[in-house]
Amino acid sequence: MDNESEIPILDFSKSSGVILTEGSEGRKEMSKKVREAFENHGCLLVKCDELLNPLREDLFTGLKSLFDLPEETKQKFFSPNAYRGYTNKGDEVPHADSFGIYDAHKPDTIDQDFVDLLWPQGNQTFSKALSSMTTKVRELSLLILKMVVEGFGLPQQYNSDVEQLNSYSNTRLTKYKLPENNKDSEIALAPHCDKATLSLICENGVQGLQVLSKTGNWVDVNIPQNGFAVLVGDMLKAWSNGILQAAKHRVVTRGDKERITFILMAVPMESMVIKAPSELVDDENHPLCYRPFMYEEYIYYRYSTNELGSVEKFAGL
Ligand SMILES: O=C(O)CCC(=O)C(=O)O
Ligand SMILES: [Fe+2]
Repeated sequence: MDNESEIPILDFSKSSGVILTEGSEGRKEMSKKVREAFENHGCLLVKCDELLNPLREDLFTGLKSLFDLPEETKQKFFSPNAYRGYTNKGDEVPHADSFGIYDAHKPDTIDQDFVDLLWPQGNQTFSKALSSMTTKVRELSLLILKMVVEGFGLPQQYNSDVEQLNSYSNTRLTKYKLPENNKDSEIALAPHCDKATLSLICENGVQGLQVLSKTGNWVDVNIPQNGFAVLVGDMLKAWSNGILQAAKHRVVTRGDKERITFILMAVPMESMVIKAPSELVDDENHPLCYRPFMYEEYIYYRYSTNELGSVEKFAGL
């Protein structure tokens, strides 16, 4: 693999000795690395304590039993809302079973709206693991977004922008099917960029995620066991005036072990106006790439057009 395609790994774990408290030298240096990784690759890998056992084990054991439930039980988690509910035959993900959940950081919501529906006798271990994981990953996502502000050397006032970019979280739990009929590999999820702000992905040890490098090669993403792949989505790209890249990615399945993933997508609040900081716009090197727009308008555009609703078409200048 050429160096250019190598995805940076940043170690946020306490055992690495790095101190990431606000104002520390360690944080300043790491923030620069975050910005550079997002500018050059649209993604990075992060090692962190959020995924230490027993949380990781409880989460993936619970996910395995979730996907092993009978089909008719899983279908009880139906929702008319986009990205919510159970699907086993989505147009976008034909080779996977997937659950989309809003607000999975709230233990009561998780129990009432999701876990108790599937396990009438309850499943406390799983529901606790899911809500603590979502809570921790939401915090991690905000930390990374604040590091973007710092990495650009922007004034602290922009922390409120990134808080708005991180207003909601959609959790997606996915199990990919094995390649069909003796095929060595299969594209289980077609190439795309995520539409929201940031996606944080962890997996059950079975790899499959690939990102497209600048040189046009698909690069395997080896997500560390105690870590996440972090991908820039269209909204963060637009907010950064196109300086940060949105990672184009896909999922390829191989072998005989099923890939299970937990993904948290950070989503802006509907009323947020996505507008690049003036510090990131200059006529010579970085002319304004997108007109300012309200996130809600963009969502409306996406669902009212049959196209995939690219932000370029919607707001590109
Ligand atoms: O499962 C993965 O590794 C990535 C899934 C993904 O890209 C998505 O759900 O948008
Ligand atoms: Fe994605």
